Amino acid sequence: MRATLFNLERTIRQRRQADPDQSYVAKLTARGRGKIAQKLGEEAVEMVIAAMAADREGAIGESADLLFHLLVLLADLDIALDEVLDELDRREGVSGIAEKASRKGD
Ligand SMILES: N=c1c2ncn([C@@H]3O[C@H](COP(=O)(O)OP(=O)(O)OP(=O)(O)O)[C@@H](O)[C@H]3O)c2ncn1[C@@H]1O[C@H](COP(=O)(O)O)[C@@H](O)[C@H]1O
Repeated sequence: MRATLFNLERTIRQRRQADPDQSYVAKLTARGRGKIAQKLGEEAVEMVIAAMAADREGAIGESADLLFHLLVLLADLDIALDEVLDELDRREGVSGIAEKASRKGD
């Protein structure tokens, strides 16, 4: 999972300056952060619709679109995927500590 997303992150960063006629990433990037954010929002709504319809295949495809557009927006913000994954790891650590504490009855 990490390798796939890291490879895609690298490709997206390389494609940002490509010819917009040849590259979807370059075309979307050239349209500005607002447009990238809008696309991410649209993909999120499409994911919600697929989930509520219990459309398993659709949800897989929409999840891929969602992750892809999230990476495009993160690249535009110059936020590395690593920073997001580190935040998730930090939260896992925090909830792990809370879980252990509750098991001990603290
Ligand atoms: N993973 C993806 C990926 N997922 C979705 N998409 C594109 O995202 C778009 C979303 O579809 P929509 O119909 O919602 O949008 P649209 O009609 O094309 O655009 P709008 O006019 O609505 O803005 C489609 O054009 C898809 O092709 C992707 N485009 C590229 N990638 C990856 O990004 C890499 C770089 O791509 P290029 O920048 O095209 O070289 C590729 O190697 C792929 O691995």
